[in-house]
Amino acid sequence: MLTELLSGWITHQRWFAGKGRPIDELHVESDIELRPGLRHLIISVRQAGERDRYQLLLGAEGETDGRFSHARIGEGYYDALYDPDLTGTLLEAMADDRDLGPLRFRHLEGVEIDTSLRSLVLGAEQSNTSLVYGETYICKLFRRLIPGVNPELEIVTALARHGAGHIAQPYGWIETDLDGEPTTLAMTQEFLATANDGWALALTSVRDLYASLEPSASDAGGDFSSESYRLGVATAEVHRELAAAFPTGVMESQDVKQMVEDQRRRLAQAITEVPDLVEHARVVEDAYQRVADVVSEIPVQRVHGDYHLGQVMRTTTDWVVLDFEGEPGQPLAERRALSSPLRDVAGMLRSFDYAARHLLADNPDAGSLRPRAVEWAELNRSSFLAGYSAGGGSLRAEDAVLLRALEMSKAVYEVTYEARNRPAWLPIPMAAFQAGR
Ligand SMILES: Nc1ncnc2c1ncn2[C@@H]1O[C@H](COP(=O)(O)OP(=O)(O)O)[C@@H](O)[C@H]1O
Ligand SMILES: O=P(O)(O)O[C@H]1O[C@H](CO)[C@@H](O[C@H]2O[C@H](CO)[C@@H](O)[C@H](O)[C@H]2O)[C@H](O)[C@H]1O
Repeated sequence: MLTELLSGWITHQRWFAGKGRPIDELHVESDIELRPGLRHLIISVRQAGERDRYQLLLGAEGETDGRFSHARIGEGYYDALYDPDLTGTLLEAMADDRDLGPLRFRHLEGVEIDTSLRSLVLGAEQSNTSLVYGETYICKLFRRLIPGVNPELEIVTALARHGAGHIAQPYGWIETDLDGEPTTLAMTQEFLATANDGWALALTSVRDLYASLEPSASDAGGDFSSESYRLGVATAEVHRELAAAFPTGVMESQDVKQMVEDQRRRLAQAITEVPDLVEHARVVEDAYQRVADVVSEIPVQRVHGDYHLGQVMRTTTDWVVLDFEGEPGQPLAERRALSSPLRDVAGMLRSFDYAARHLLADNPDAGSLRPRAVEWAELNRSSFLAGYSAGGGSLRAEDAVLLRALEMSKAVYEVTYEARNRPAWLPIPMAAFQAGR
């Protein structure tokens, strides 16, 4: 039976969020034929009293001669995202604005979609699955479905309508209604075929510095600081465009205090998950208390929300920002809430620290290289901030208190993220709390 096959298969998928817990019940909530041999399924999975929904494209093995054995779900079925003969249907349906049962396929007004392109599943699959069509489009299918419009789609379509730069052009999306709310199932954007992601570029620079005999980070071959500066400029421009495309506001003193309370609660929660964090609680608390004491108002707007070097790509001409989805795992309302743009600035500052330190983790020369790591991080952090100011980003002297607290808050988030996902990397955010990093 299909539901039994799916129960056995889903627990082995990287994007399945409920690993390690038995499935109490799985049923197919929606089953729509997109074309002969291709069905779109939304399945509901109940585990320990909680329910999650996932989507998949189901192919019928029929005449496929075992070509999709690597994507097999079970007797008679496979994951059709791996079948380029079938995935063209998604592009065609978006290009035609088709309604197929409860599924709505849409494209952005004024764009043309080339429906002849064939797809490949992008290797870097994580919590979602992306298809790259030719070298032109990337279509990201959200695997675990959260009712509501995905913030990434909401933001890039609004920015594109305002003619903003620094984003990958959106082309189309797929949606349906879940719990009465329009819900994004997938979105298609320009694929930046020749771009490199910021994390990879930064690591190349850090490696060059470690290998170099030059005495300082700015003299070594792979200096990254001019890129950090340009990234700062681009970040300020994206913030300005977000402020123009969405409402803005001011967080008043009462709400600032509430925000500080929320951060304290998050810290306490993180300590229950990672008890070693308690050693640094004082430092974090002090940073939060300073905000409560001296910050009375904070300008707020829509922001990226999970800004780091892996979310920015360098094309031949400039930096492009991806993945405006906020922190994964946070409720949608929180990810869409107005916030200080300094939150993104703090996220990127943390990322420079990550890039500098992560190569030290299993390096026998770590001790002697640490000062170079600190130097690299400081140089690139300050270049980024200089670029952010030069690009028109607001960075007043009094913002230092808020920026410090936001960096501490991000590091607390990273501690739980690493403990859950990559325990070997836990020392990286832990180092953020030490004086004289
Ligand atoms: N528009 C794009 N052009 C080229 N590569 C992209 C694009 N969007 C995403 N990628 C690649 O896919 C990776 C993961 O994308 P992302 O949207 O961050 O997925 P996730 O939400 O699963 O983290 C990125 O680091 C980048 O390498
Ligand atoms: O990219 P995602 O939206 O999935 O973000 C999550 O995963 C990130 C790691 O891939 C994580 O980022 C942390 O590690 C990065 C290096 O891999 C580093 O550049 C970031 O500064 C650091 O926060 C991110 O926090 C998490 O939400």
